[in-house]
Amino acid sequence: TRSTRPQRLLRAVQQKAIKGDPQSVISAIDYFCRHSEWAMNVGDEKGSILDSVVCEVCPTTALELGTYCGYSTVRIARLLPPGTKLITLEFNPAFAAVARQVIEYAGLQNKVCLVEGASGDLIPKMCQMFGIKTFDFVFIDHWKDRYLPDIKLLEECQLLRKGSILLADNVICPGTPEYLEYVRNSPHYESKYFKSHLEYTKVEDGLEKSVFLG
Ligand SMILES: CCc1ncnc2c1ncn2[C@@H]1O[C@H](/C=C/CNC(=O)c2cc(-c3ccc(F)cc3)cc(O)c2O)[C@@H](O)[C@H]1O
Ligand SMILES: [Mg+2]
Repeated sequence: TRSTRPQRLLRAVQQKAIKGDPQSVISAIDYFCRHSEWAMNVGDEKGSILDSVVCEVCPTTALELGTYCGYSTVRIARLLPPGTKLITLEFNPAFAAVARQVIEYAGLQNKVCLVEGASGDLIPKMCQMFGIKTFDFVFIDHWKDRYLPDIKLLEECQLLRKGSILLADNVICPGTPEYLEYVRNSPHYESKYFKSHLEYTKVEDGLEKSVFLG
């Protein structure tokens, strides 16, 4: 049977990147998506905004919603100091299988914990599964209609603390109107929009950075 796009993306990593070198894995995926097949990775332009926010926050606990092929997982994990953990949630087993191999190829498997399942089921288990009290940083990039219910769930589970940073992809394209309206109007968040472009295109998109105020 025909290979899937994530499998072809993984093959491009295995053929073009250097094992144990996260930057070469990132470059191999960006090259593949620009010159062979577009894929919904955060990409290099929004990815450098992601990098700067991660470096500014220096999270000791980080969560990613929606692993897909592991591109942003590698971008985040490569910047984390030893001893910190990035937990990434992915409910599609085929995508999770590809992501595990991409993360391992980058040599970052010790900094990443990929959990298979739906975010709505897993978020309430973060404390019992990992002893996590609160997240310093959350990258949101899964189904766009799940952004709002999932941050409300993070609030309910008391997994956010004063100063926790949420960074959401695609707030313009495909768009997350309910989420944006909430974080921009809620007294519990201070929000800022980082204008950019949809990965590998000239279409406008951007990231929304929101600080939880408690
Ligand atoms: C149930 C909760 C839940 N729990 C756990 N994992 C979950 C989950 N819900 C989803 N997943 C996984 O996350 C990933 C989905 C990501 C969804 N992302 C976009 O749709 C998107 C689209 C465009 C775009 C497409 C076409 C265009 F024309 C323009 C833009 C650009 C982008 O950057 C985009 O992120 C997959 O791995 C899902 O298996
Ligand atoms: Mg995205």
